[in-house]
Amino acid sequence: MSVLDEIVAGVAADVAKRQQRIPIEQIRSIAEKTPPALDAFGALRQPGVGVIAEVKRSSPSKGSLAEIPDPAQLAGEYAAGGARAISVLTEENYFRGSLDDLDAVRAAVRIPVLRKDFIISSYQVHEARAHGADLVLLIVAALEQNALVALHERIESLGMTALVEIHDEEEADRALAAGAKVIGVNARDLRTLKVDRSVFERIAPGLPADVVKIAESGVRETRDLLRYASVGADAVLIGEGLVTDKSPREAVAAMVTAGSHPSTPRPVR
Ligand SMILES: O=C(O)c1ccccc1NCC(=O)[C@H](O)[C@H](O)COP(=O)(O)O
Repeated sequence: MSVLDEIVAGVAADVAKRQQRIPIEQIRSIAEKTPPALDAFGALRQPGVGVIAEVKRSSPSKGSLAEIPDPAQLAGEYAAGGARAISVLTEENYFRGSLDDLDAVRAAVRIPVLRKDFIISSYQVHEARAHGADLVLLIVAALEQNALVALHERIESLGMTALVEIHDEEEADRALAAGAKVIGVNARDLRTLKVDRSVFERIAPGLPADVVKIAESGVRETRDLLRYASVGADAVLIGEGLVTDKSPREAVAAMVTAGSHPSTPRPVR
């Protein structure tokens, strides 16, 4: 069993428990009363290379990264540094995230917030909206095609944006077939956990010009952002590099500045 399969099995069990406590009708009704989602697609396709800053305590590849006692405060620092969106890991067993973190971050910032989790059921999509998410991650490697299509439709029908994550060309085709408008190319192979930044360089240029392209994982220095910028990234998603920095606000600001003036010309839309 790969790490991804193990994580997904744990998520399925956790979702079943939550659904026992709060039935789908109830979570749907809370989602309907939640203020409308922010325009994450619009935010991410602004000129320059944006930063999606992640609230990430732990990971299967690195173990514990940071305690983050106050995720709202960290998100505030990220926003003040110029982040375009905040990613909040809500998976509990491997990442030590939670829906409480999502609530805290939602209340703290006025920029789009991503629910970063292993989404396998529409219950989690309604839950994301009920907790104020604007963006929801869909990992192609974790989903059959019919589930990917159905979850993508559900996310859009609730006014949110789907960030559809891929790692190879076949997954890119599946994401596009599902109607993805925002695609994240993860440099991390979620089965082996190996990070290979050249994956974005290989795949991104083949994606349609009107798709928003996010480079995920492995961004530690501004030169990593610039490398992704040179092959068409609209934004980078950064976790470890920010949560382990003593000054997350300055760390985001440095990335944002680098992304505002990438030296290599960007493809024309
Ligand atoms: O980070 C992991 O070890 C990991 C393992 C298995 C599934 C997902 C995993 N991470 C999720 C992410 O994609 C990253 O949190 C995100 O892209 C930020 O990456 P980084 O900047 O390298 O922390």
